[in-house]
Amino acid sequence: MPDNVPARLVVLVSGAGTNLQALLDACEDPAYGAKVVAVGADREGIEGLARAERAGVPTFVRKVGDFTSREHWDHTLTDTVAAFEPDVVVLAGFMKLVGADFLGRFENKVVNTHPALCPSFPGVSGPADALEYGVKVTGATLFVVDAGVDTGVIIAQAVVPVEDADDVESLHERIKVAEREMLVENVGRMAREGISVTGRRVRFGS
Ligand SMILES: Nc1nc2c(c(=O)[nH]1)N[C@@H](CN(C=O)c1ccc(C(=O)N[C@@H](CCC(=O)O)C(=O)O)cc1)CN2
Ligand SMILES: NCC(=O)N[C@@H]1O[C@H](COP(=O)([O-])[O-])[C@@H](O)[C@H]1O
Repeated sequence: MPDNVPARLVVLVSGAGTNLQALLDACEDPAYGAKVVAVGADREGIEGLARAERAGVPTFVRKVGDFTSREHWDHTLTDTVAAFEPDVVVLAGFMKLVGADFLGRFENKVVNTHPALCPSFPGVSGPADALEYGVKVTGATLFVVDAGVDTGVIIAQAVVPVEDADDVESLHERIKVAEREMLVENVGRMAREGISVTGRRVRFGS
């Protein structure tokens, strides 16, 4: 990406959008090197979309149930995101698996933040699964999305302790504080430096 042109981020969300908000806030600084050009969701009425609207960022919703097949949804989502010409697509609490069309169109450009230390505790209940297992540390992982569930090559991880008094909510909140910092720092580096992927090793710089 050229030095003086901010990288174009499309962010997909399904819920509260606190990770999106952290990115929107970081993008206020021109030195960050990125701007959020669109926010998409798989459902209406969520705070993540409201955050985008308040920031003046275009939004779109593509619901799986409105399409004749999962493949049709994936294809339409791909076309919609592509129209915004993203340099990086950030899945930030996006609770849908993206498919072959999407991953083929944005190869090595789609990243997801997951609230556990991959490869442990993949899926939709990372904090609950970590608590149930009894691990003493957990955290968050930023990775390049592939066709599996939370199996992509790892860009960054942040570690947090599990406290004796934790329930799922308190643990997830502690993870989310570390997750937002990790996301902002590493998406910024991707925007400014790019990444190169060799096998499962990811390095900044192209
Ligand atoms: N191809 C990929 N897509 C996504 C990944 C990924 O690793 N590969 N990560 C997810 C986020 N994720 C957890 O980290 C995750 C999200 C959703 C699901 C899931 O089974 N979703 C169901 C619907 C559930 C719902 O709507 O609440 C579905 O997709 O039908 C598993 C893991 C982002 N996408
Ligand atoms: N499997 C996906 C998953 O669990 N994603 C998690 O949902 C939260 C969304 O928070 P936010 O909407 O406030 O950014 C984040 O902790 C994210 O990692």
